[in-house]
Amino acid sequence: MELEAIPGVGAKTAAALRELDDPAATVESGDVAAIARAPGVNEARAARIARGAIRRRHDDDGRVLATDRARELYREAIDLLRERTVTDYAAKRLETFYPSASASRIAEAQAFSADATEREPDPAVREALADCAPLSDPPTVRVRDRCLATADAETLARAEAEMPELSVETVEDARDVSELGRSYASVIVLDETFAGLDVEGDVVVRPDALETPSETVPERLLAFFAENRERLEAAATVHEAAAAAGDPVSGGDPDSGIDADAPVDLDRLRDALSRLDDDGTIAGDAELDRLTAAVDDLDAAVSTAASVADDRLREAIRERDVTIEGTDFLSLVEQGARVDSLLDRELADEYDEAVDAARDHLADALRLEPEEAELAERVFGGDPSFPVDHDESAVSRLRTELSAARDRRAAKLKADLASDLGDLREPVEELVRNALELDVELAISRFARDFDCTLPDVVSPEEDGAGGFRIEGGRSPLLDVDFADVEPVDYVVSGATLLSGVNSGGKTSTLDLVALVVVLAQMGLPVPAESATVERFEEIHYYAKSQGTLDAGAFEATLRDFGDLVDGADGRLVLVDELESITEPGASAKIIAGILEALDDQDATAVFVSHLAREIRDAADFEVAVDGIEAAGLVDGELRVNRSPKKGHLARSTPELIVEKLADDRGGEFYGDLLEKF
Ligand SMILES: Nc1ncnc2c1ncn2[C@@H]1O[C@H](COP(=O)(O)OP(=O)(O)OP(=O)(O)O)[C@@H](O)[C@H]1O
Repeated sequence: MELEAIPGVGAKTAAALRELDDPAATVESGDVAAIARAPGVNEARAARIARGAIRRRHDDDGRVLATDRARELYREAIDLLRERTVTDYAAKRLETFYPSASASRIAEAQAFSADATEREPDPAVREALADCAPLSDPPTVRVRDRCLATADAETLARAEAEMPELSVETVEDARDVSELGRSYASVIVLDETFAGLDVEGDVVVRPDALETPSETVPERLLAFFAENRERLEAAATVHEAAAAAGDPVSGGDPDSGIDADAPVDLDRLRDALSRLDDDGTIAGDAELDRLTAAVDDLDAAVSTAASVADDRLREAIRERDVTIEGTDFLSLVEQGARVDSLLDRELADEYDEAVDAARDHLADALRLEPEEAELAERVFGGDPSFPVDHDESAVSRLRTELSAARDRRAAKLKADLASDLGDLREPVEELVRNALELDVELAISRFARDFDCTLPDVVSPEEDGAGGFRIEGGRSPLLDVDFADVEPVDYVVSGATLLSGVNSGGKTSTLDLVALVVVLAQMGLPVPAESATVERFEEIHYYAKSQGTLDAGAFEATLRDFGDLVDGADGRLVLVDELESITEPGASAKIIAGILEALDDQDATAVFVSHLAREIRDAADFEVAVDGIEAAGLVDGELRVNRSPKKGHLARSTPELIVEKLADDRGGEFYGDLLEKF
């Protein structure tokens, strides 16, 4: 796939996307987190790219949201869903849902929603999701004791690109390789031509080393798993919690075992993670811990062991009477001999015991194995001295031996663990992605449950005859009252209609409800209604109430907007709130009548909220449909409203209702005459 063919992807973004492992498949997958791994692509941008790929797949280049208010309602719908996510991923991923005019896109999203709403939101799953996040790539680890070697310039360039963790050295012959063997703990030669090479040290010829990164640089895998430990554990817990709640992540068979539907063996994953330290080194291996501690504590242990010997010897000397003949004494003094040699002569046994104590201490303190202890013995036991001397070169040999054993052990454990983790590398991507996608599904499910939603029928007017919308029991979650107190609204419109009604009767709220239901329906999401059927509109034009009379210039601009709007209006939904306020009432009525007429001619669906319904009807040259939100009357000075617009009914206005009430209550000519004027 040409990445640039995706709407919104230019050459620069395409270049960034090409850095991904499988750019086309990743972009198509809609996996926002995976797309966001491309350099310089954040999650919001990734969501736009994923949306672009969806549009392209469905050949869907239309823009359904045609006005600011329509776009605002879309944002409000998205926000209602986003509030129900736990992870940032799901919040971003929801942005890939957009109102579409493509039947296949709507069907695809509806299929997703249908499965999602089957899900039972479970508190344990929600809790586990809190620590879930997309996997991230750790910074490159530098491995300094291993190098790659090659004689070939091309292989060199490839090795440098593919194994940034290792130094890549140029070699010409066996001598060069052998030299490298002295500077690095291990050398991997990449050229076949060196096969059979016999040089000292840990040098291997492995022409396939670049193809097997988990063997060549196990550190890479280990760093990846160490970096992502918490996310992996959280994703594993999500799978378990979901399965335990009887609603497994990938919809598998809930009876087939707790982690039956996880793409990895979760126990194996946890076991592997427990063998890994946060810095990507090996954890929990007693032998490695022993060797590491032995190297680290060596100097301190030698010095304590020497003190142990000194104490012993001091004690022994203190308790002994040393008799020395005058001639011996004289000869000692004449030879300039040190008192130390007395130790040899007079205290040989005590000295040996002290040295043994030092050796024992050293072996115990460092928990040395028998062969290592043999080396350690050489640290003490040279010429007698007080304080007891130690042999620095023996310490150094012991250190070299212990370090080498430690490194061998670590390398083996790393290789073993990397080989275990290697099999898990791909499946854990799925493990985490499934957990995060579950959050998207649960957000939709919660939304549907919180607002008593249903999946609407989105129909094509050509196939299904009547266009427009039918909403039954619609309850807007956008009202300024608690959702529990929202009264259900039934409303059906086909063609262009006026919506009249008392002040604060719910006209604007009805327009909002219609817009929200249509936007959600065309996003392929459930809508807050008992049932709904909506035409698959090409465009939604929603105009909010304007703030007062416009000056001549603004009025002209608005009129031009409507001129464009009525041009080719077929397939459009037009919702307009009190357009009359843009100019003086007489002119407004004529203008609205004209716009309605043009829209009606073209089979657009339109609802114009207006207090001038009567005047507009009078000004129109055609039979304008008028619906009304009726007040059942005034009760204790408060309007009682039937929120569902009544078809073909011009609702009485609030002033009319009040005059009527006064005429009833007080009687008299004045109120009666006034009432007649309505
Ligand atoms: N379906 C409903 N259920 C409960 N309350 C509602 C409903 N519809 C509207 N309301 C309440 O009525 C108030 C007024 O609604 P709205 O602004 O839609 O009326 P309006 O007819 O457009 O008023 P105006 O003629 O003054 O523009 C809302 O703020 C809300 O509190």
